[in-house]
Amino acid sequence: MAAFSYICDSVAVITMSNPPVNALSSALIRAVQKAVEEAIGDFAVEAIVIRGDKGKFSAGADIREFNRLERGPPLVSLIDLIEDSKKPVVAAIEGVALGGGLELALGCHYRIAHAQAYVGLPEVLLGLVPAAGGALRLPRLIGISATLSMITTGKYVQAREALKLGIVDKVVGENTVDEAIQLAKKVIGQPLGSRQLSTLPVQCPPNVEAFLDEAMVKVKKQFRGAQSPLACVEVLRAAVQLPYLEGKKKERELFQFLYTTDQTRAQQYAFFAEREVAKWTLPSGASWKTASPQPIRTAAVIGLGTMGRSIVTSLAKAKIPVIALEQDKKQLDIGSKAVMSLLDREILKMEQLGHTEFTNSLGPVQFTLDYGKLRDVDIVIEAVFENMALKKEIFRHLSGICKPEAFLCTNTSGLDIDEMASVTNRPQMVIGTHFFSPAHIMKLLEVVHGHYTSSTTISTAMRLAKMLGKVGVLVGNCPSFVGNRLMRLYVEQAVFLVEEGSKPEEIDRALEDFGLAMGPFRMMDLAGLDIGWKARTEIGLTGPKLPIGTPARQRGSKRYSPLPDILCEKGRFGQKSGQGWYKYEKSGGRNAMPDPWLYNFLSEYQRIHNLKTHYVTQEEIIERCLYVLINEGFKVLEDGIASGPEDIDVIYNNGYGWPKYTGGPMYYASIVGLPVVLTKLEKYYGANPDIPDLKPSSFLKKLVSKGNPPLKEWRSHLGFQSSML
Ligand SMILES: CCCCCC/C=C/CC(=O)SCCNC(=O)CCNC(=O)[C@H](O)C(C)(C)COP(=O)(O)OP(=O)(O)OC[C@H]1O[C@@H](n2cnc3c(N)ncnc32)[C@H](O)[C@@H]1OP(=O)(O)O
Repeated sequence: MAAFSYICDSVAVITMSNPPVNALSSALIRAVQKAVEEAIGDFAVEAIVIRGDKGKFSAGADIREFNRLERGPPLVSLIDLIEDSKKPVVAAIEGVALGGGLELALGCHYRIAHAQAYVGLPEVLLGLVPAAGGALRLPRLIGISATLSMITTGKYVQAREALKLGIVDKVVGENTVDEAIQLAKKVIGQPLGSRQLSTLPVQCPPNVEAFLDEAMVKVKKQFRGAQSPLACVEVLRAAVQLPYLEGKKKERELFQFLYTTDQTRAQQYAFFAEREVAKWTLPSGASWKTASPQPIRTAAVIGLGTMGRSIVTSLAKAKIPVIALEQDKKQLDIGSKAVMSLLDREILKMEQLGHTEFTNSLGPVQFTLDYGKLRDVDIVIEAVFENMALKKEIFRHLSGICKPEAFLCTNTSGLDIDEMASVTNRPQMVIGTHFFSPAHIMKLLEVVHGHYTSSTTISTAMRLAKMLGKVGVLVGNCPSFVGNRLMRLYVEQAVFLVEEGSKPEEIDRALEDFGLAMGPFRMMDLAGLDIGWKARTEIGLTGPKLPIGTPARQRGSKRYSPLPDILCEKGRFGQKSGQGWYKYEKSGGRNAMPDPWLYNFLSEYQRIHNLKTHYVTQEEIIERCLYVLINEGFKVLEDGIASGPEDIDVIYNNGYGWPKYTGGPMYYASIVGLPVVLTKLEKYYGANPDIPDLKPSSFLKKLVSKGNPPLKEWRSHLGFQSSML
């Protein structure tokens, strides 16, 4: 790990090197500081270029060192040294310049970026604010409004957009370092005053105070419960109101405050958990290290319903040529129009960001009714509706048509992968790829490993996730897999609470205040109540297959709520029909309004079923809904369906709108304390013995009996398990 230099003509080139992403560790910062000091003091040097080794400028501060950061690394003084240099300093940005990496580049007098490079200040995603001058220099360069958008979202900005915004001075297609050297030579001797960003005035919109007040309100709403986006607005206020040096103090104060919070620890955990889950290992010993993913040059998608359309869009966005197949001309026409409109929207979005080349870089999409066209594709993703018989028919068909090396994936949210694999001539090449809606936006891909699935197939599906810009999480094959298995119990608990006297909007508010993107009732209305109704009808929980004489509120020995079924029988399917748990301004409306009809209906329902209602507190709502989900998470670990708590957390953070600043459900449980979770579950199970899902799992009990070990040790307590992975 070193910053080494060479001199090219009179330009010193300093290379930051700390593989794999040149994170600014204390050692690297010291080394760069030494190299910059040497270059400044060397008479033979007239200008300096700073670059990163192996095509990456820098991914910012070394997050692994954060628990040692209390003293603060000398990054701020290094950046000041660079900015104060009388010799021009040029940043040659390849790959990424993120966080402290971009802050360092902002200290340089000029910035040249490769066209494929990204820049950003993603500290907020780690529960922090930029604190090495980034939030003070950037608004002096690109203005308050653009800075606000970058630092409160942490978004990565591609080089061309960065050029448009004014973050970089030039974008080049190749030889970034050579170009930087040429630029450095050209500006030798020119005055640097206007290039020292800390000395410039902040570019403010008129009435900047009102602008910031409004921004604070918006950010509070958008990132409900998260502290760091609010601190980002505060730091910008300091940039506007205070001279640079005082602003710097405020920046540091806010950073140091955030640095001690549970939220930043949770977000750092979530960051590493996402990287951890990519490193899958099977009990057989096969792993991400040993398995070789096969190339995915072409793909096919079967079915152009809601999921199929967005999967096609996702593949095209990843530049993978895709063939989209439907069963009849009418469906094909509807589906192809929908895909083209999704792609148009994506193109528009990208063009607004300055990526004029984006249209040409989409993977080509071909629409067909002809299975024969699928003969040569590398991977097929079946995305028809959830019907096992239909899926099996398709898999049988694919078996006979696709080349022997083609992988066959099913986009199912919970059906048995093995049953589908069993009808093919290549069960080892069949795998579940559970996309989340809308698939071209949502980051999660649950990769479902069947009994026969080979490690090559797993690693190819995990690579597909990465190619699509998603986080792939490997899970075992069980009904509903991991995400939906936990979600079902959470939703069921919410419905029980309505039977017991709470209102949908009270439950939604409590869980949204906790931080979930959407409460369970708004979520059901959005997804469509009829989907669950159909599934329950098919398995005989309701409808004509339900044995006569089954008690309305009981299935087997378990409590059952027929409320969602009754709503469907009354045509209340949610947003699509303009009524569900809420009412909407029209069919397809999105504005959920409490519905007096529902209150009357619930009172009548409670009377008919002789239900005793009680005042349900916010605490009970949160504990019952979340702890039942967490309890199932422990069962999933016990059953070997997920290999560790990190997998469950990554699934929830990326697929279910769980607030990342609590780390995910399992991390949250570890912070609350497992003994507390256990005691509460015991209490709620005691009061509701007909809800066995509230009965604490044996793995939770075991962990408590072992003294509540930290989350990273949970795996070691699993002991012998019948792993499904
Ligand atoms: C009081 C004042 C003090 C001021 C102090 C200054 C503070 C500055 C704050 C910061 O800079 S916070 C850091 C901001 N940067 C980020 O958040 C970047 C995070 N990284 C990424 O987005 C991605 O990793 C990437 C850089 C875009 C690369 O993505 P890719 O998909 O190619 O690879 P990954 O699997 O994500 O990462 C590879 C490898 O690198 C590790 N890593 C990435 N970034 C960092 C980092 N900043 N610090 C340490 N390690 C990092 C990652 O964990 C992977 O490691 P593994 O062991 O191979 O799993």
